[in-house]
Amino acid sequence: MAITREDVLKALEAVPVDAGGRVNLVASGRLSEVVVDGASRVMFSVFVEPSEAPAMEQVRQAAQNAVQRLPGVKGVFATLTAERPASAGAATPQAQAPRRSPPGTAPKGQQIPGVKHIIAVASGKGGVGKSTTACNLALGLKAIGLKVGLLDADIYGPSMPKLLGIHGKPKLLENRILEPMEAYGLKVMSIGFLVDEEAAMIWRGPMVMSAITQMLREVAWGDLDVLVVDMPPGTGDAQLTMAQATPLAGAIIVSTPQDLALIDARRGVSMFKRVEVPILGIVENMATFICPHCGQSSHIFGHGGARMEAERLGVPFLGEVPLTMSIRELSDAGRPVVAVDPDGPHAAIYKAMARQVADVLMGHSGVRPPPRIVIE
Ligand SMILES: Nc1ncnc2c1ncn2[C@@H]1O[C@H](COP(=O)(O)OP(=O)(O)OP(=O)(O)O)[C@@H](O)[C@H]1O
Repeated sequence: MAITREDVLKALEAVPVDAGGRVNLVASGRLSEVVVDGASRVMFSVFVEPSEAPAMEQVRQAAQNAVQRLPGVKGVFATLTAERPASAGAATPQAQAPRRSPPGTAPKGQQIPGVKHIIAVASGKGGVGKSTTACNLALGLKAIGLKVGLLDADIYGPSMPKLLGIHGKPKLLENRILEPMEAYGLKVMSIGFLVDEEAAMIWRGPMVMSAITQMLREVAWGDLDVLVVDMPPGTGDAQLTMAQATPLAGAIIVSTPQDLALIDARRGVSMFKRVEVPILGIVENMATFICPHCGQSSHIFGHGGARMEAERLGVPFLGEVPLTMSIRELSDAGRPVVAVDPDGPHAAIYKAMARQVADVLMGHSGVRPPPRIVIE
């Protein structure tokens, strides 16, 4: 029999949150929405004040075990979160009032040990090629000699497993730490490895944040020069909170040349400025269409708009990527162009972008050049 939300709430009513066992998790007002997906997997968060997190870990575990024991449950994803939305505790009438920091005042996320720089690749709207850019830019950074990780935080449409042709699940190491997957020399983590897309789509804001925080901090990234984060598209609350909670060294905005996309890109720039994250630059994607038959170029969506917008906003312009069949075909086949055609014209564009970004991050000196082989 399929598991229902009511079954889960009943099981959670048996989990106490205080030492005396007088208050249960459901009655405590600390429980988020409970989501049960079509594959009988259950997801929920437990709200805590940041200082309570170590003590409340026991409660999280007890809650997870209680739900896991229910017949028919195929998996449980229970997290602690310090982010309390306006609707928190919908399961209980006695929920406490939400506590949110006004934008720009929340503490910046803590650094991740071993990771030198974290950069976000973002877009004002979906479908502009943000993930394709993030993936090839990460490979470009690797090609210039850096140790690079890629975090797919696009929880509503994780695309890195497909773009990099990664199958399987990450290994769970000790203390609930996940081992990142590897592809083309990049360390990669994506929510797409852990849950199916449908489940992620129905997550509420705090669950999204909590999952992203886990992917950022509970993954054995090791020593990295740069961690590239593929952000969820848009400039809403979720993106703002993420930009605020992640210790970002800078952000890259991807746009297509259409006016509407550029208006959204401008919103992206101002969102990062609001949370004091420097803009490393704007990328114009799908700028020029190169005909696969005759090689002629046409500016289907206009041309040069992102460069002008970057100038207007006083932020760097990182380059333009043409709309080509080969980029799309290779991406769809899990063979990113920078990895499979490293000396081709498209890889050259992404590598030039990577160099500009690395120069800013490392102040022109920190980039290790690739080894030179001299034949005498
Ligand atoms: N320069 C390009 N030339 C041809 N196709 C491209 C190019 N850039 C991206 N694409 C294709 O456009 C589609 C959308 O790209 P991508 O998934 O990278 O966008 P996105 O902005 O991350 O989208 P979402 O908002 O859905 O996450 C994909 O099919 C991709 O292969």
